[in-house]
Amino acid sequence: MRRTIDWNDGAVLIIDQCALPVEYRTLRLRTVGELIAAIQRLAVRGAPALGAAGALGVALAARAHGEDLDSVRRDATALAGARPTAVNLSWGVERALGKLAGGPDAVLAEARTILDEDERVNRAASRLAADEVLRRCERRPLRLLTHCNAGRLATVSWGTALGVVWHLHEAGLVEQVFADETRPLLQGARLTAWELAEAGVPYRVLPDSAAATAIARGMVDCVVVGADRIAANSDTANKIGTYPLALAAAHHGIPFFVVAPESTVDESIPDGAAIVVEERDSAEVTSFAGTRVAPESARAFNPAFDVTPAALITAVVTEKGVR
Ligand SMILES: CSC[C@@H](O)[C@@H](O)C(=O)COP(=O)(O)O
Repeated sequence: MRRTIDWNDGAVLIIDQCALPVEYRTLRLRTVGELIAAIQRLAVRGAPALGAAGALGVALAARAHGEDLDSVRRDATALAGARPTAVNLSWGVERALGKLAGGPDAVLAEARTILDEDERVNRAASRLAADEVLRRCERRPLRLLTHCNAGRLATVSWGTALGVVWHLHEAGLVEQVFADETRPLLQGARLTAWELAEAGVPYRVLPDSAAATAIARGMVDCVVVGADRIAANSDTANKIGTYPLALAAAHHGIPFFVVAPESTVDESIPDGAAIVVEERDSAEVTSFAGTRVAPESARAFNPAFDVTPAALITAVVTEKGVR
């Protein structure tokens, strides 16, 4: 399957990201309920992929409910609320809902347009970001550090932060990518490492807690990450652990880049203080690979995202340019 998420014969088809890298399998989601469950357990994840999921979910709802538009809107509200931080999810839902008056076929056509646009805008944003990396980093070939997964699995295809790596790798300019493992759900160790291996890019996985040490030792030329929501002032929400990377990068004087499609920019909020950060189940922290590692009484603090202040970001790059 070339795309992470697609429409196939009346259903939403996804690569099951909970199974990777042990098993590559696809899932057919036939109802909005199945899609919401897949979003919440992160079988489909990453802000741009969630935008596509939101739009395709409205297409499912429109087909299921026909002329009962209130039921379609109820499903759309549930979809948009499935995860609160990535603005792309509600953006995709709203775009598809905007075509509701045209009937189910018009809604599906809009969802398909979003899928087609995704690769184009992410290629463009990551091309511009790669140029910015080359402008601001002297060393060749480059050693880049990334966090979570902002690759093709986080988008319909291609990727954002990893899209930068693909462009630079095509030009023979990547020495190595450091992939933070990304506690607690290991999107870096499981998904980014899988993508880098598939693409033949040299990489090392490191614990999130080793990233500042790698930067301090001069092993990293720049940090490149994706985003879940970018406020009007460019404060940026991304996977928990991004903010400490920005602090370490600033302290040691290396550039810190955020790469995202324009659909991740939320001009309606002035700054990061207004971003709602999803809190997830304690068990994700108190267990590891299904085995409890903390005492039964342990409760966890498990925010899924953090907010990096704009002052710590060298450049936020979208398909429209550097913000
Ligand atoms: C191009 S993806 C950008 C972000 O969505 C990504 O970095 C991220 O934080 C994903 O978090 P996740 O919880 O795995 O959905």
